[in-house]
Amino acid sequence: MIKAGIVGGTGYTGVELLRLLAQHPEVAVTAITSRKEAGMKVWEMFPSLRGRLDLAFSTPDEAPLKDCDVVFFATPNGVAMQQTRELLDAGVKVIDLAADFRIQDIGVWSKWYGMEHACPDLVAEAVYGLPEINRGQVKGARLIANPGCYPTAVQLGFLPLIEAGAIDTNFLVADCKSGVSGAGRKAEVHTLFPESSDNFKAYAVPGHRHQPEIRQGLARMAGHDVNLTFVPHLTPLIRGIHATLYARLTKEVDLQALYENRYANEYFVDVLPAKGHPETRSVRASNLCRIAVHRPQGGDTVVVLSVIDNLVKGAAGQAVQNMNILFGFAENLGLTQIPVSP
Ligand SMILES: NC(=O)C1=CN([C@@H]2O[C@H](COP(=O)(O)OP(=O)(O)OC[C@H]3O[C@@H](n4cnc5c(N)ncnc54)[C@H](OP(=O)(O)O)[C@@H]3O)[C@@H](O)[C@H]2O)C=CC1
Ligand SMILES: CC(=O)N[C@@H](CCC(=O)OP(=O)(O)O)C(=O)O
Repeated sequence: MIKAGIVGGTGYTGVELLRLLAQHPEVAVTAITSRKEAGMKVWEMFPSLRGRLDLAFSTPDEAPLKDCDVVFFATPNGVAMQQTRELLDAGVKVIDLAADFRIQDIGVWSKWYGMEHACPDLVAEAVYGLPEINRGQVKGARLIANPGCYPTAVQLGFLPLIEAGAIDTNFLVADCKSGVSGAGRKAEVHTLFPESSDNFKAYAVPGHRHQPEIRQGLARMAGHDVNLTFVPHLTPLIRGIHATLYARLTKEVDLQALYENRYANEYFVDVLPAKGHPETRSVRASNLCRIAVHRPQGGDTVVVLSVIDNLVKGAAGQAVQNMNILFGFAENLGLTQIPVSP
């Protein structure tokens, strides 16, 4: 058994971590923080966990984080970078669900996140935790930058095409839709029920902070810089991301075989049969990414459909997948849930 701590246990990704870790046979959650709800039992806030976790929230200062084997940060951007060094020095592995360690270029990070970075040396050390691309590096890491939700769906969708050198990487389009839980649990007008239900809109078209993260990942796959247009939309779902990706083919390939072969050994990526249309409902509450690849009218445009649950493969589930790799557990341990449908 390993001991796990969660900083930011009252947010949507925090409670999703709790749901997954409470079912994990090799993990005991021993520390969970909230500044606002310190002292409250976890089940009082999240009744779904009653009987599964007899722990109360503590303030970050009082929680026994240094006694843990691994600490997850499920906090707003800029929090993990203040506390990670101390934990690493105490021998604790750190998995950050926020973006503090995702972007290697500190100038780019500061521009998009609007703050100075507290520890650029740790950014250089951090491993971007998208196991389908770099599980070998994850294995030996102390510090994992857990990818963003949109970046997970988009990178897994483009990966086979870019690795095969089959598309023009100067013109990539990612048209993405997210459920409202992607915005977190904090109160904001645009996520109120009357604002976000029965409504659909794009946002951040001039620029979104996930664009540089996705671009960095796609450039690593390609071995050179790429051009990407990324347009996120808010859709009246609670959970789920649907990414529709467009690219121009530059050589003849059997697209279906390319995707099936690339993901043949990936437990968490399911390539649908030809002509498939994955639904967000088909991955709900699971760590799966389901993908379909199309070539409409036999033209030179390839269309990839990639769906995930933003709170699971897009956040907490991927974090647990990374934890499993870090500690030498089977990669799918505690992550074999069948999606909830309807
Ligand atoms: N929601 C999603 O789909 C995804 C989210 N992420 C990222 O994961 C992180 C968490 O997201 P989410 O769960 O949605 O966020 P929430 O807003 O729902 O929750 C944030 C949590 O962090 C705690 N917190 C806030 N400020 C601080 C602080 N300064 N120090 C310590 N704890 C703090 C809050 O509790 P309290 O204030 O009581 O301490 C709360 O528990 C974010 O960085 C987000 O960008 C990544 C992928 C997907
Ligand atoms: C619907 C919605 O608002 N989604 C969030 C992205 C999700 C998130 O929390 O961002 P990270 O993955 O970088 O942590 C947004 O667009 O800001």
